[in-house]
Amino acid sequence: MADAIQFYEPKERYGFLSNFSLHSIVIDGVTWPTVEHYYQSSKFLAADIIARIHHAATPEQAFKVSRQYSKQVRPDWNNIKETVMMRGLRCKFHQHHPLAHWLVATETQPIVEHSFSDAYWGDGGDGHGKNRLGQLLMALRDELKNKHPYKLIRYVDAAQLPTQFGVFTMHGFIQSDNNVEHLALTYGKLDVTKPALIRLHSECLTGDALYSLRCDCGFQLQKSLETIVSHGSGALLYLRQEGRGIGLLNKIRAYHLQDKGADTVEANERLGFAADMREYHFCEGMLHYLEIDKVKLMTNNPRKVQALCIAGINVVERVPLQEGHNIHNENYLETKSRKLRHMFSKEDDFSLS
Ligand SMILES: Nc1nc(O)c(N)c(N[C@@H]2O[C@H](COP(=O)(O)O)[C@@H](O)[C@H]2O)n1
Ligand SMILES: [Zn+2]
Repeated sequence: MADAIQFYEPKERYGFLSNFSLHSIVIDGVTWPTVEHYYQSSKFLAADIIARIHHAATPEQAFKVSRQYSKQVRPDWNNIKETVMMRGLRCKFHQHHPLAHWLVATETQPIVEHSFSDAYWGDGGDGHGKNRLGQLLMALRDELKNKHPYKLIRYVDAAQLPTQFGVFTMHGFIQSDNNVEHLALTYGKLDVTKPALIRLHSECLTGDALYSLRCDCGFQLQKSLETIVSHGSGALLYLRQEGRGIGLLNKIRAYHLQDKGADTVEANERLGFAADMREYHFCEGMLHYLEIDKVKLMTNNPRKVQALCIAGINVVERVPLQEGHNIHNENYLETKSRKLRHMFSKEDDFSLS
């Protein structure tokens, strides 16, 4: 098969697909170090054998211990092993969101466990094997890809992004309903038990990259990255929503109208757009990938707070982000406050509880 994904060793590119990958799973309240520990233990009924495999130091050890008791495998094992395997896989990919998104990102590529020693779960090395593990993984992929939130975005790839503030990891996504590319920059180790410090930053080329004083975006971007680094961890979702969703060239048209006296809302409306055309539903998919479900959100924009609440994200705190006010953007910011309800003072704030 030309474009098949072949996996075997956990350390290889698609190693996350291996049952030996170091991703623990919880099943019926019991934590298993890997799927392999769970699968091998499930072959037996004797508690002492199960315990020996459960506490094996590595998945390789779990496999070896299991082989020592091959004569004591439960008599119905062949009838239940596929159900056991699928249960272990479902737990692994549901309990480790990035793995599920990586699996869905393989799209329609065939998945093959390239194992010379296993012609049942693997391909037997030369393709004569049944590849049942690959088949189950493809079946699980089909289950996930049509489910929320996997339908919202497609994870593409990630890379290191050294910046003047610190080294971030840059994660690339494609929004499923319009093919727009978006980024998430993460810093440090996100503790899933605590609210993550995050920023939803809408792309503003003029502010973010051209040092514009007409708005506060570039100042907010810098402050957000600095704050995340000094906090020790966090995420900035960089959303390709230039011009409050109308695009760069229409933003220039809007600026031209503002040069002639319109405010930022009037300008959008004279061009035939709503005051704010942005959507945020896909952010749920990005945050799901990052395993973030409760946040301290750096923003002055009530619509961003509302969007995350609608997406089921627990916004435990709004962190004001009032940066870069100057004579060139004071009318713009005043209009955002008056017409778009941006919160620039403590009185504007509201209880999120
Ligand atoms: N349409 C439009 N008209 C203007 O006058 C603008 N300054 C912008 N800027 C865009 O607004 C977004 C940032 O606003 P928030 O603070 O996130 O609400 C960003 O998309 C800029 O390009 N747009
Ligand atoms: Zn801007």
